Amino acid sequence: MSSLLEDAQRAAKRVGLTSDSIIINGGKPLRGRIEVRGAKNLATKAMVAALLGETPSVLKDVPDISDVGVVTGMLGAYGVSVTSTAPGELLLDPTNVEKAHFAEIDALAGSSRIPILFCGPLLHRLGEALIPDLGGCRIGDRPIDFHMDALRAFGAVVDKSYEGIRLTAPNGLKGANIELPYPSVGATEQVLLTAVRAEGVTELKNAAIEPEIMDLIAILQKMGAIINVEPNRVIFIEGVEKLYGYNHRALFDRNEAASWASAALATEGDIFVGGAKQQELMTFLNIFRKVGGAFDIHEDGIRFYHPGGELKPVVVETDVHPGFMTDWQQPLIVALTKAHGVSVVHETVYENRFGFTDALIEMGADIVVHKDGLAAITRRVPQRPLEQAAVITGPTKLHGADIRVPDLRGGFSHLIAALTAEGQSTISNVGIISRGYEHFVDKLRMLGADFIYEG
Ligand SMILES: CC(=O)N[C@H]1[C@@H](OP(=O)(O)OP(=O)(O)OC[C@H]2O[C@@H](n3ccc(=O)[nH]c3=O)[C@H](O)[C@@H]2O)O[C@H](CO)[C@@H](O)[C@@H]1O
Ligand SMILES: C=C(OP(=O)(O)O)C(=O)O
Repeated sequence: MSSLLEDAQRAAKRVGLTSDSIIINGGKPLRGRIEVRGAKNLATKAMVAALLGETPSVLKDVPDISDVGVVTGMLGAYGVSVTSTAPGELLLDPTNVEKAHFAEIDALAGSSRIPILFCGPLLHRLGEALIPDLGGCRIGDRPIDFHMDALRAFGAVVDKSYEGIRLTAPNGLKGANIELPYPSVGATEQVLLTAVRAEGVTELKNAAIEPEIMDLIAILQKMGAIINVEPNRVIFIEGVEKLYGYNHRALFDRNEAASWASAALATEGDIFVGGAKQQELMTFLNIFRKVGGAFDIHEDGIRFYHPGGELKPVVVETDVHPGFMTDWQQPLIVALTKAHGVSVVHETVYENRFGFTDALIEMGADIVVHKDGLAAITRRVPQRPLEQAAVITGPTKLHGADIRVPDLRGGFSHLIAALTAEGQSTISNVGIISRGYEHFVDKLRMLGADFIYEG
């Protein structure tokens, strides 16, 4: 059995999905209201931050997704008790942190990327960090060299004889001057979670400044940390001796919100995404409008809809914040197959993030992927060694097919493609989608999708 399939099945079981396939009858617009809760890319890191406190933390709006399950398992292995105190609310008690057993850690291998962020907090708490092999979407090499270089700069020592990742800090962790080669989200979080309790001041240059990172900084400040975000991606962190528990409501999941927005547009539907906010979605909203989508901003969410008329092609480049997020392009590309003309999506963050387009092509889309990007086109983002470009010519009619989910966002785009297609599609490996989309099967039902899922 492939490890990707194992991942998907494990992920599905964690959030109560029992079948790995969904059969969709396309052609029905999605209409109705759904809610998004806390962001996968924040809630999981906030849970790790709880490990740094002397007292328990309370996290609200935690989504019921399998990545949260992985982090709960990882915290549990280290003696942090995680209890659900109300729907979507977790009490994280780190008062009895203890060394984990190899078997407990190894059981989580390949499930998520979040365990790498346990390094700093564990080194502070226990002087040793055992981390399983990482999982997460396979959308490129996804090395962890920035993380390891940063941890070494703080004084951590990497034990290469261990099967997963083992680090120690024989002389404690000291503030460091670090410049990231690229504003990596994970490496920025690694530095923050390590520097807050390191001795002395850390200067981090070329940091990522995604909204989820700002929310993590807000959490750390609530815990007692001193962090200054300066202009030009520079962050100063003054280490403190002790941190305490926080009480925090997680930032909404802007990636999930953007995905449902694209689903509304592609299916010619009308979806009110409760909990979505304008501020963190501004870049997405501009592109959504340029393609021909309409939205109304409300206090409690955003209504996304197809206002009628033709969709228009766009040129989009994925980039670090405040650019167009790489996790937004896959669902949008389904809508672009309906646009009249040629759209270009440059993927500049990951080197292999168009695998999902194979299924769309099988369903009738006209998409050509250029492995080295397109140098000639007028662009905002400088050419990057990693980039690829997808050229989408529309409008095309999609037809049903038997397809297999390759990764989280690609999987969601397959759901949308099947919903817009003529005829029936069977999508397998849907468990992966539960890594980041809370109760997506229930939400599809609420929006009137026509499908069979035996869960
Ligand atoms: C759990 C989580 O929050 N995941 C998000 C996070 O992933 P993640 O934190 O893994 O993404 P990064 O920002 O670190 O990665 C960006 C680029 O930097 C490269 N890189 C990164 C680290 C490193 O040590 N060496 C290296 O070369 C990566 O291979 C990639 O090409 O940010 C990405 C970019 O917004 C999002 O797509 C993911 O949804
Ligand atoms: C790439 C993603 O997630 P992860 O980093 O968890 O694999 C994503 O959310 O699209």
